[in-house]
Amino acid sequence: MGGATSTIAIAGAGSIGCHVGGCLALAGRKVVFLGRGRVVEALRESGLRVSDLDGRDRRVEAQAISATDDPATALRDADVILVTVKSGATGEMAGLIAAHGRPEAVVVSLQNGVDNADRLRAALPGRRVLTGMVMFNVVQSPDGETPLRAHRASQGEVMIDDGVDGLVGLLDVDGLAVEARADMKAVQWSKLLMNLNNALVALSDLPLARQLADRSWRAILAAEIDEALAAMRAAGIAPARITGLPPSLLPKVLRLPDWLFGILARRMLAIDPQARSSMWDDVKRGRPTEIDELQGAVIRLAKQAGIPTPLNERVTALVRQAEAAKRGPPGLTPDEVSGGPRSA
Ligand SMILES: NC(=O)C1=CN([C@@H]2O[C@H](COP(=O)(O)OP(=O)(O)OC[C@H]3O[C@@H](n4cnc5c(N)ncnc54)[C@H](OP(=O)(O)O)[C@@H]3O)[C@@H](O)[C@H]2O)C=CC1
Ligand SMILES: CC(C)(CO)C(=O)C(=O)O
Repeated sequence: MGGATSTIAIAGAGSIGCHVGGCLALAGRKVVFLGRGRVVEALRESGLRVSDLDGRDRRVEAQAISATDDPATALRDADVILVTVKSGATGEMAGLIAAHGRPEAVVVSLQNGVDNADRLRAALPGRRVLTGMVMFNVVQSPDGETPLRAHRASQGEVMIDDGVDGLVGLLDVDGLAVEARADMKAVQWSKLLMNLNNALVALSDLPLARQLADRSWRAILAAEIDEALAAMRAAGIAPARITGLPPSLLPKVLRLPDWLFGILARRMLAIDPQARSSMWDDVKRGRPTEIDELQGAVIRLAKQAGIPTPLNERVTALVRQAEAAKRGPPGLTPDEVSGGPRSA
């Protein structure tokens, strides 16, 4: 790694890309944002506001931003390429990196799900592709608000595969905590457990803090996680400990009464009232979601061992309906989602 002078390309300037890239630019790193129309125009015209739950509220001026929708311009000089597109765009981004990126550039997937980094590796043979994971939620300002704001709305760090000298030093800057780990596969599976809630937020249309404070919603998440843990056990996958709790205890803790959960999960509940989930963003905008990467990964894994996943399948079907309807988050109740007593 060429140290602080390395060029970092943000391959997919959306919520995560703008927040991560913004923190890096504010720390003096050389950052190029590769995005599309609305975001690129906003960055070029009014710059970027980067804020967080800890009270930082900073601005990258438009003149200091390099933003483009041209992949060749964005990728040709990059030493590090942070892939921050949704899973459905991974294949396309891999093709752009293959065509325009330098063979020696380090590619890091900062995407949810368990397959994106492997997909990039398969499409970029011979290149260094690392698995990364973003533990926090980012809320992007509504269209038209200027400057575009990328707000970190919960606590958490970025985790990446270890093994590339100087990479953590390059990426770990004020407002963006980065940790190298040797167990990223296990981290991915553990994050997947948390991400099973993304769909519940999208279906309920509730902010994450309100939804997690409600035991009926937590009970559904706990039951989804039970199915996932059974599938992982059968496949010999041990999810990493990435929160204060061992993953095996998550269902038990989620089912506790609200008052006790509130005490035990104080860190988990330290969330901005605006925080929702990246899947809520997609349903809100009428875009395809990552349901196939999240609940879908659990269902596929469970199938190999003949383990039933009725709840994950039901949630998947409801998200598919919401995707097809394109009317935004449907605002379902816990019973409507779980198929419980009052859902008929
Ligand atoms: N949002 C969050 O809080 C969190 C997200 N994650 C994960 O991070 C990843 C990124 O999520 P998020 O930031 O929310 O996604 P966004 O949809 O906000 O951002 C992705 C951006 O990439 C752009 N894009 C897609 N393809 C291209 C292309 N070929 N060239 C240029 N730009 C492109 C999209 O443009 P367009 O919209 O026009 O398609 C979009 O603006 C996902 O895997 C998500 O699950 C993880 C933790 C939290
Ligand atoms: C909210 C969070 C951080 C965890 O579910 C997330 O990963 C997302 O929004 O995709």
